[in-house]
Amino acid sequence: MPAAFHQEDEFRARLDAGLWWKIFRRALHLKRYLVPLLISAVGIAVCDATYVQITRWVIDGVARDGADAPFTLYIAASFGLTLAFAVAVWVLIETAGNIAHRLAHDIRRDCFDRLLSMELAFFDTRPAGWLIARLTADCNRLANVLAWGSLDFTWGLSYLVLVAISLLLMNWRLGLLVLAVVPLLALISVYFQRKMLLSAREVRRVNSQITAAFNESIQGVRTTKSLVREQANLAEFQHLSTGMFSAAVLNARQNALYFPLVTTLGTLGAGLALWRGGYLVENAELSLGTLVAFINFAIQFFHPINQLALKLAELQSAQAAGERVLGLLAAEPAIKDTPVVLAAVAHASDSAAQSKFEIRKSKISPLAPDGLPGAIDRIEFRAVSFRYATGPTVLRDFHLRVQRGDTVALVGASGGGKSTLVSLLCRFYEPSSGQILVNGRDYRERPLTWYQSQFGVVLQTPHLFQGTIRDNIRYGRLDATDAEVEAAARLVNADEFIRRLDHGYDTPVGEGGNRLSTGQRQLVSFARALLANPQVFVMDEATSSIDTETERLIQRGLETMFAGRIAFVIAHRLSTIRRASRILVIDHGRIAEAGTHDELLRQRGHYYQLYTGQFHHEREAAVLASADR
Ligand SMILES: Nc1ncnc2c1ncn2[C@@H]1O[C@H](COP(=O)(O)OP(=O)(O)OP(=O)(O)O)[C@@H](O)[C@H]1O
Repeated sequence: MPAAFHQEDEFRARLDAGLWWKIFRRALHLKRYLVPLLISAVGIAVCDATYVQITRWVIDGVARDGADAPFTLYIAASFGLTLAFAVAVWVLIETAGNIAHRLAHDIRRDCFDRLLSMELAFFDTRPAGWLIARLTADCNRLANVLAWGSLDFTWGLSYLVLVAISLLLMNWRLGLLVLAVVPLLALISVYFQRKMLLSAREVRRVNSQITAAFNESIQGVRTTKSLVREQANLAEFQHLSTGMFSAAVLNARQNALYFPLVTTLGTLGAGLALWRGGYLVENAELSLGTLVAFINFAIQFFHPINQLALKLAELQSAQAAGERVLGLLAAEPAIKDTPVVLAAVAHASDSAAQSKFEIRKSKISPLAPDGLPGAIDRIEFRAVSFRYATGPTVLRDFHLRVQRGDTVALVGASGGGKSTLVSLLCRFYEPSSGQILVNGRDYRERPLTWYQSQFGVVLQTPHLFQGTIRDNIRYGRLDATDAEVEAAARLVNADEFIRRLDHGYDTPVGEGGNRLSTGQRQLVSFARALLANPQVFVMDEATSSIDTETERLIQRGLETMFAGRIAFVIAHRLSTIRRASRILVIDHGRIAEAGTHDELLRQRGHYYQLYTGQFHHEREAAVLASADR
């Protein structure tokens, strides 16, 4: 795994405003929620500042008028303010939650959409776990930072501004004195919030390593004991545990230092206000209520500054997630339609041709979306060479020509390049040099979606999705009726075993199809492939042993599937190989031998050795079975 994929949580010291603006722009269409959110954040700041002013007003009123002070008015004002505060908090939580969820949903959907459009090579270089983390943790994190961050920033800034204005308006000299502690407070807050965030993250990181170590040790306890690795495991664990201890202690120490420091600074501001303000009150230059307001504001200053510093640290720490998500959203598929193909499709869509093309309809469309014939009669590999992004050349100067009706069996030693060949054929990858021609035209000059929709691919361990057998077959063509689903199953001989199951076609297949045997899964995937009525079949035969009954069903199913189509089979079974119109022995990315079963046996070359070695037992079993009959 490339090292870059491990650096999930690096803390960016510099805030990239451009990046955050790009992400924030994605939230702009949520104006319906964003505007009330920002208004309510400002509203709460106004309420906070007004509370202090009301207290001032009450104190001055009582000092001036005594029992004649308008207490009903004070109570009404306090009550009104509390009500306004409650409404603002409600709007704020409602809208921030809404924005966070909607944003996460939008970003996740766009990322997933982008992922699906990427070619296989993209997935070769990015581990599945890494991609899943982008779609889950990163998307949620960005959405939360944006929604709650906008809220806290707006509140913090508005409150700070309101307090500063109030102080300066009440008494600008005293105001300036109290405000003098703000820069120091801000510096300390920014410094500590960063440090605390980093140490808290370290605690989480080591904690997850400890959980993984517990899990591994408990699951692998037999191996540990049999290899007498207890002491070594304990030493490794001790190391992790010490790491966690140090990080946790550091975090606690930072917390212990930060909060007394900022509250002391707040109190220092209040002290300054009291010292100068008390003197002014004594000289009747300042009312008692104003002095109390000064003290209250000075003590509360810490909250918005703390919030702003915290959100700043969170933005910095989420920046890496932002870069990764934006990077994913900006990724361009390497395999896609060229402008020429797009123009041809656009041109054809103006004519009647387009209306005749519909992906996965049961009949082959006479015309493809680019206006060219929709039937695939001939496929040719012309001087194809290929290498993956990493590693040596896998296919070298490969030539092959197949016609409709041909069944090509690919055999050969592991790593020879059989799967690579069919991946190129399906255009999951494109040749590094040379061409693959469809009816004589480079397949890169034909629409990608149309081309791939003409393929039915059955993998060695076919993947079935959670759901019933019927759902899984219908996945081949979503608009197929029940009758069509069952007809496809009958054609490939899957119907027989399906009907024997407790709930027939409505039997759930379990996660990944684990309630069915490999052979049964293959039969279901044959039916699924056949339902889509592809023109080219690609199949990787299961290597695991399949009972003779299922084997018989599969062979008959294959005959139906391959009739009148082009078929490529990475063949492991003798019966398939014998039936193939051509057998290719692939060795080190080249065709070592080609011919029919009998021709190749006569040559006494690679195939002969393979046959007498790998297929020997199978042949003997077949002979014995026929002798028994
Ligand atoms: N995604 C990939 N990235 C890099 N190299 C790959 C990739 N897939 C296959 N290879 C390499 O390409 C070579 C051919 O592999 P391929 O899977 O095509 O052989 P194969 O004949 O199908 O083997 P098997 O019968 O074991 O499936 C091997 O050396 C393999 O390591």
